[in-house]
Amino acid sequence: MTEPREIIGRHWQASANYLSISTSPISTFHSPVSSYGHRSRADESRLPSKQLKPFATEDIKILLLENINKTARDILDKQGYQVEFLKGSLSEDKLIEKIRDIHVIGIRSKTQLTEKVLREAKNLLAIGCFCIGTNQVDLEYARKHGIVVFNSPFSNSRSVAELMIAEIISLARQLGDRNEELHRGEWNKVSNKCWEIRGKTLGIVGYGHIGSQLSVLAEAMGMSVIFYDIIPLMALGSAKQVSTLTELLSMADFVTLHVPELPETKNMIGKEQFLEMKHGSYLLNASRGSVVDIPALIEAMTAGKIAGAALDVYPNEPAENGPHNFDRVNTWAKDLRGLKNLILTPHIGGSTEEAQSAIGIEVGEALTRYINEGSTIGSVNMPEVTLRSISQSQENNVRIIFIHQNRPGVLRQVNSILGDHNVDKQTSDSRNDVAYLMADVSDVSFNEIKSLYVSLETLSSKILTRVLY
Ligand SMILES: NC(=O)c1ccc[n+]([C@@H]2O[C@H](COP(=O)([O-])OP(=O)(O)OC[C@H]3O[C@@H](n4cnc5c(N)ncnc54)[C@H](O)[C@@H]3O)[C@@H](O)[C@H]2O)c1
Ligand SMILES: O=C(O)[C@H](O)COP(=O)(O)O
Repeated sequence: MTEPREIIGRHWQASANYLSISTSPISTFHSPVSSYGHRSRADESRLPSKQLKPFATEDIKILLLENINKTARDILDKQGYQVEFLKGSLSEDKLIEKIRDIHVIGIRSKTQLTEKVLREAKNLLAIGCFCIGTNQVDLEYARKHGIVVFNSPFSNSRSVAELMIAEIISLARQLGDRNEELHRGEWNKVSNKCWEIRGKTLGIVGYGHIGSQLSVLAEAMGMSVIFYDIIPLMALGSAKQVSTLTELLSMADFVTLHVPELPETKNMIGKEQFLEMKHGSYLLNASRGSVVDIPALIEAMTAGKIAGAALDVYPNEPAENGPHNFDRVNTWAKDLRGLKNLILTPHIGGSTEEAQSAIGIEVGEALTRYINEGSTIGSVNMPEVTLRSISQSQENNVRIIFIHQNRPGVLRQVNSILGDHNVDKQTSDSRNDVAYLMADVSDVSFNEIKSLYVSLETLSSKILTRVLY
């Protein structure tokens, strides 16, 4: 005899269906025991955790796009979820069609989860961005609709920083051109305008995870490092923070961009900024394609102002690998490709075995913890909330997750619904207009679970109710 494990829903109809589903929980995921700052009571912490599970795990449908690493697929498969894996991204139409049916979607930087797409995502619980950037997701819409978004904030930072070092040397020595010439059979031994990087100044724009890693590596190669950031930050090694972008541009031999995509960073480097850069300097961009005005770069390189550039990201990137795809989506692609000492890479800054495997594990586990236990630790759009695990001895305990509008009186209403039971533990936090409440309630019979769920669903502040048991 098996039993259902979760009631969930934005709509009662959906949850009624889930109620009728049977499952035998597979306990391959080990719940974190009291590992998030809450000291457990001594008696409970010594007991094994009860394996909370959502409704029949085989009914959790997960769509993984953009060739997400096998480490993630293995973690999710082991839980018994239905995992569909696709190598590429999907067009908006196809995405809308697919997203209606699924509970979790895993993406990388390419897939655009706009409001238009998310409006169709009636069953979606969580989004896993298996990358650093989350600019491709409408985080605001997701939060307001109880969809929790996770990412991997620094697992590929080192890979990007190392690529930047390789590119700085390659640009200084015109390696791309020499390589391409000799592939064509042309011997071109030159030293004119080829430089060591020792003693040159690297200007880092955005001194976060990647910028600061790069700072350390560049100093080890004998470079002087300056950086510009909107917040005052501790400079590593002998690096120095400058107070304006203009100051940085006028001092740096190499300018490298590591800012997020934001309205303020759109075309942050354009015609005016190229004029401010040193004659014969170099530009590197591995942040987001919107940060550099590409036609202005083409102009500055054609005029000889900029001696070389390395681009890893573009305003429009193809949905999948293949010949001619780059030219198809970018009108200026042909002009760009014609330039000398220009390194073009297809958004591979974070594409190493180490980074992708680590990201797969980090985001895969965060998604599993959220699906099975309701923990939002690591979320980028919701308050981070967790509770210590329910122990196996607490057989009739249920975990309530109530995502609701953040307004006065809601906690009172929730607690009056839970009030006939013993609320063993409870926590709640808010982010702007949305609040996330978790409560573990003891001695709840199977029939009472349904009535708790239905009562919470009637509250006008409700965004999403989940009951795990
Ligand atoms: N090419 C790739 O494969 C690849 C891989 C990883 C990340 N990225 C991109 O690189 C970006 C940076 O990554 P990170 O992990 O270092 O991010 P981060 O959040 O750790 O650091 C970003 C830094 O930029 C600063 N910043 C924000 N707005 C700014 C502005 N207007 N002017 C100056 N500084 C500003 C922030 O204060 C922060 O210190 C990501 O947002 C992502 O878009 C690309
Ligand atoms: O945001 C990121 O982490 C990078 O841009 C890498 O994105 P990707 O996983 O799509 O290569």
